[in-house]
Amino acid sequence: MSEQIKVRVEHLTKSFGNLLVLDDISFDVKEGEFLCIVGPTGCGKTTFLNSLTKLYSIDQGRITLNGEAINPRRQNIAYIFQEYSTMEWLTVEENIGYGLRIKHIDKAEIQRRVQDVMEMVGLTKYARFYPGQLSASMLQRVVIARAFAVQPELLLMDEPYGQLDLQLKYHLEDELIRLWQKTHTTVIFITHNIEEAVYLSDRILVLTNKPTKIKQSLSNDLPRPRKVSEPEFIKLRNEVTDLIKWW
Ligand SMILES: Nc1ncnc2c1ncn2[C@@H]1O[C@H](COP(=O)(O)OP(=O)(O)OP(=O)(O)O)[C@@H](O)[C@H]1O
Repeated sequence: MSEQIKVRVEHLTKSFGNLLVLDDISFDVKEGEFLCIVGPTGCGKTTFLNSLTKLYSIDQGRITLNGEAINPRRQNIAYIFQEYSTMEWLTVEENIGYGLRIKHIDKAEIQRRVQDVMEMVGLTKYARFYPGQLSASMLQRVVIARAFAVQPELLLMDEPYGQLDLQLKYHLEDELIRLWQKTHTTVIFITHNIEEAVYLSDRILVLTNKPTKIKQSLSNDLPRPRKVSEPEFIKLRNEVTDLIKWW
């Protein structure tokens, strides 16, 4: 991870009518950092992501990416949400190349990047398959491959594995970490799952209940690959859990 600031959130404030959701939130994300955000149900995690992506206008504050006001139309930002968002009428390779085609990237370059990323996630054999022919785990791989294919400046993930069974979730988390380590992408990952946050992150932001502030920022220097049964892992997991108990 570099020391350079990739994303800067300053005094972010957002309400819906009289309901103050995000209350003067400020933090930075460093280039190449894997930041997890955990918080109670309804505290505004999705509202925060929607503010980043400009789906929602914000009441006050400023969010920058590489020092410029964040703007998904001009900057290269990728998203992975809980719902599978593959396009049924396109093959696996067409799905993965979709984001590159809309950016009008050269055909040979698209092919190269799509091949590379399919190889990284083990999809090469399925290049010509359609989503309807794939298992849940394969579909998730298509989604993640498509996000990494655009070589995003910032990858936003909102509970992407919330609905999956545990074994598959562990598997996809390991795959995500491998891709992240290879590409040095900056990631903001939102989750309810404390263990998942400790497993994945370089740092964890714990949010309070509404009106939402940052309760604590914990850095996570546990060596990778991590083991959920190691004492240091359990210690950090308990530390985050204790912060949550006081809500
Ligand atoms: N478009 C909207 N209009 C009005 N209120 C909204 C809107 N979107 C969200 N809210 C309210 O803002 C608060 C935060 O919602 P948000 O979905 O961001 O929380 P969350 O932390 O992502 O929730 P969860 O943990 O359930 O995913 C909630 O009280 C919600 O009812």
